[in-house]
Amino acid sequence: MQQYIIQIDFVDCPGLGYEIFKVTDKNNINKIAMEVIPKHGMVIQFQCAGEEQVHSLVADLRKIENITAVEFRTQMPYQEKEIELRTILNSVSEGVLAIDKDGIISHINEFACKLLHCRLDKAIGVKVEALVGEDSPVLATLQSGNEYRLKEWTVKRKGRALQFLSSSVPVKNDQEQIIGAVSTIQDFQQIEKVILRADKLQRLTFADIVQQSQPMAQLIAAARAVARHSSTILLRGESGTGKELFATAIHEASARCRKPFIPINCAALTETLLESELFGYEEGAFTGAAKGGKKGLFEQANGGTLFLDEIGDVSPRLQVRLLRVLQDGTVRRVGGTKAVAVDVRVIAATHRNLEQMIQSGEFREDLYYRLNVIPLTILPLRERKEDIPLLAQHLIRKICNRINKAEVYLAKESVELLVAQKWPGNVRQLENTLERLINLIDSTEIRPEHLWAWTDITDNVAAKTIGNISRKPQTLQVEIPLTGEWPRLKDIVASVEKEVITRVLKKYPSSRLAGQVLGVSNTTILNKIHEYKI
Ligand SMILES: Nc1ncnc2c1ncn2[C@@H]1O[C@H](COP(=O)(O)OP(=O)(O)OP(=O)(O)O)[C@@H](O)[C@H]1O
Repeated sequence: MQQYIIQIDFVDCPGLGYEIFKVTDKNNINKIAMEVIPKHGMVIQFQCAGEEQVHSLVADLRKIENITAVEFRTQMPYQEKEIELRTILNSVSEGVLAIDKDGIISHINEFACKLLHCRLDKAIGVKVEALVGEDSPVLATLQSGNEYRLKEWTVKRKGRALQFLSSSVPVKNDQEQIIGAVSTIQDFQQIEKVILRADKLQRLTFADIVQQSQPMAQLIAAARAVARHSSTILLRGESGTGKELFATAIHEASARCRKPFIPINCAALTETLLESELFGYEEGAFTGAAKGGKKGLFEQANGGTLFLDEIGDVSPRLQVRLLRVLQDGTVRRVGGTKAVAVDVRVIAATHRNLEQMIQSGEFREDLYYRLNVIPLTILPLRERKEDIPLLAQHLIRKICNRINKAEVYLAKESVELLVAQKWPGNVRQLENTLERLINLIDSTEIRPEHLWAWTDITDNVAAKTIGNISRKPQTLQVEIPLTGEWPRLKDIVASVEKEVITRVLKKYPSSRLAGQVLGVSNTTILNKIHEYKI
């Protein structure tokens, strides 16, 4: 028996399926698989005795009215989709592992197979615990629904302990039910590459720090003055105020500017990873340690600057190790005994209250004094509102350049609205807000109604400062008839839902836009339109 696949294209009409099956039965073929291409055709995989029988089948099918073509194929559509998906997964330079709702591995790419020392055909269809043990982040995500970012994960394989960083997200259906989980897996060496790549990014200078306020002008002057020397600097300020920008500018204005500037976020890595990144390790220091050992960032930054972001998040044990480097200018690799001299300027940064952390015993006082040689504090954006107009237009230009869009401008009232906000996430939040707006609006001017619609900008703040801008309605009133019995809660919720969606659709007459406004998918809006006959 030979196997064949044919694709039957047709103009959809009632009874056509029946006609096709009559012909396939008449020709006595053995169907193996079938796929419908909605409104367009059907693909059948079958077995039969030989060529003659196939030609008779095709000839009979072609005689059926409304069938426009019958062609042979080499694969079923689902097989082509599988190949496409596999190619996408294998083009990623990280391991990818996906499981279904029962914890069975549904997809795994070649990279993950390499990292986990397994074969693709042996992994697919297997329970994830059987391959990587019970405590994988992907299984934890499936069970808890929580996302994980860069979680440290050790897998025991063939008597060896393999160490990875893994991030995972749940896969949810339209009803928000968890139907699986996907994980990405990285190893130590990859992380190192990412860190080193950061050093090659475009360096920013003091000229890139946009400001109009007196306190910022003074701070820049002070930072310029201290940049020339090698003293340790402690940058203080809330998240997103520009600490890293200052650190880069200081390095660029220093005599060390031709040597490396290496930033590292101490809060983003686990204690052991941070230790091996900062201090390096000797060969055989731990399972998974690279052959020949590895230089730490202190050694790599020799002659340059190491930016230790989120220094307040460093563990007590690593605080001791950092203190030693700052005191005697030498580092000792993990698993090593030799002290290596390094010439590195340290710029540390934190948004945390280190003085309070000293009181509570979380931060070492001696390390604090070593770091706090030159303290520079960046004020939160809400305390230097004069900076906002110029900064906002600067950020708009930067974003438009990056996404290749003609520069957009802020209407005067929009500037006033931006100035009136508290910006707890500071410049980064302002930048993200503007980026979202620039992506969503078509107009060349950002007007207040765009800010109302697409941002978290609040009415009450604006109301105090601006009197003449039309505001969002404060309340939504829905009439629920109360004649006798209470309606069912489900019906009350449905009335509110219908009213809200109707109103939003009036202002944003597309299911995609309405979905974005209400934070649901396009499909949810379409289903609701259908359900409530809006
Ligand atoms: N005065 C400024 N002029 C221009 N851009 C700025 C200014 N301040 C901050 N930015 C931009 O805002 C963003 C956030 O800044 P940065 O990452 O330096 O903040 P941070 O204080 O280090 O944040 P975190 O504490 O969260 O690490 C960056 O894109 C930065 O370039």
